[in-house]
Amino acid sequence: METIPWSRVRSYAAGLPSSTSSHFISGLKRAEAVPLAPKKFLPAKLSCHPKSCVNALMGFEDGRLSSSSGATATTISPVEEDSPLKTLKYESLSFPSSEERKNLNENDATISIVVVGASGDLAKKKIFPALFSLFYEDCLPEHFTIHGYARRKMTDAELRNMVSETLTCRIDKRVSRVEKMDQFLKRCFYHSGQYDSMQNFVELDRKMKQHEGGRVSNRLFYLSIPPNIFIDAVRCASMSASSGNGWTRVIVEKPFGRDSESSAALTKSLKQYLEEDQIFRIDHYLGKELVENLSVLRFSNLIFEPLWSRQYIRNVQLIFSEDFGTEGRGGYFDNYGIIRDIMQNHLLQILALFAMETPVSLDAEDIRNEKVKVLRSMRPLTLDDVVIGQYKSHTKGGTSFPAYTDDKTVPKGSLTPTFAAAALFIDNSRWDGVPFLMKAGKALHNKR
Ligand SMILES: NC(=O)C1=CN([C@@H]2O[C@H](COP(=O)(O)OP(=O)(O)OC[C@H]3O[C@@H](n4cnc5c(N)ncnc54)[C@H](OP(=O)(O)O)[C@@H]3O)[C@@H](O)[C@H]2O)C=CC1
Ligand SMILES: O=C1O[C@H](COP(=O)(O)O)[C@@H](O)[C@H](O)[C@H]1O
Repeated sequence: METIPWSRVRSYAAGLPSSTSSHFISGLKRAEAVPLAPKKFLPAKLSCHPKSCVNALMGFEDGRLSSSSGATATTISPVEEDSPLKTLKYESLSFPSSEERKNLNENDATISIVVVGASGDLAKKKIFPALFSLFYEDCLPEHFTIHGYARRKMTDAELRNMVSETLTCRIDKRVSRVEKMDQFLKRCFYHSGQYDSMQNFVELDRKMKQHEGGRVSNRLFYLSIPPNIFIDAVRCASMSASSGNGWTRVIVEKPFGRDSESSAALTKSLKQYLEEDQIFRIDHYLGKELVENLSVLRFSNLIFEPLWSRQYIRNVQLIFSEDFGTEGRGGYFDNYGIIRDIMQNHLLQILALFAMETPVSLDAEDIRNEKVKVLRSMRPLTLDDVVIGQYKSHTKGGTSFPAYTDDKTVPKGSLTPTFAAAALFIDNSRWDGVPFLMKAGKALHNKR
């Protein structure tokens, strides 16, 4: 077991997300913008209100397309039968003339959402259901399509089938959703391809163009894949499938690298292809109701503020407990382990939110600044403060449950931790001497 040097913790803190709701829109954060190249796509401004966040991300204001989203426009060439990469690349980087812009009706813009890694766990459990919820609430634009992309071979019908099996509406569980679901599924398509194949992304681009039908086309790539393939996917998406006349944005999941160095390298590589304000880093725990309520509870109730300190709190426990194992996610999980999968991002975010001082305002930047101060006051972890483990097989009520290494997607003999517990300390006047106990584990006895 290695210790987590302070530098790693700090590195992630630099990209701490802001808080909003729902998986799809939560925790969107931009780090400092470094203008490396002329802006090709200008994003809309983010606000903390959940609905505004959806709208901002999608380039909308009050549900309508906003010209302030900065979507640039150009004439759209008809769907090319054999468009070479060169042409597409030129097209995606070219600026439209003002005359060309006038010819396009921006209110008629379309959004193409590409779920990269659509065959995976996150896509099934969170992204498609979250997109459906947005559709259900009329938060998606009139013209939108969703394109699943992954290596696994699947037809559109198979993707729709997969999505429909896991589609739960989080908005209102009582109402009949069948009609809405059908409408939604008709907008979902699948394209099989490699993450590092320009040609496969050119084909995806061609398909998207068919659906975009000559409108201003905004494109959103949701990277629901292991971090080690982020760069390949971003390179191909940006060079072969970015929008030629609207904005192109990328949502990046945690963990953002393995450590401080790889996180910095990842940012550097992404910026070869994207402006900082095209990159949206996400931590879905910040969108959980309980976590959102934490700040409201604390800062809206004068009663709590004086009690929120070492004088009245003996310890703080942050517990993540899942009652199921990796279940085929070894391809991702085994490279990262529970500390990088859960503790360094989800639990650390909650800890920072819990322990921070009152921010100047509830704006994302002000909250982030306070969180960073907490992280900078944290004592580096030592081995003595950490326990790790890995789940074994067991039988309960006649049913047997596999060990971590029984999962076919986990390498034989893997020592990757699936459980970790750590005692963390914040050396400042408010929390001096109060242990923050973090525990995270998969395949434990209960879920909480
Ligand atoms: N699962 C969850 O609840 C959450 C996950 N996340 C994050 O989302 C990302 C994806 O997670 P998740 O969906 O669980 O992961 P999965 O293991 O399910 O992987 C997603 C897809 O990526 C492809 N893939 C997996 N391993 C590799 C590999 N080694 N090389 C190339 N492609 C691979 C597979 O598609 P194919 O083989 O078809 O190409 C797979 O379906 C991670 O960064 C994770 O941290 C964040 C929050 C929650
Ligand atoms: O980020 C992740 O979170 C999920 C758990 O999310 P929850 O919202 O269902 O609590 C976890 O299963 C997964 O390993 C991890 O990557």
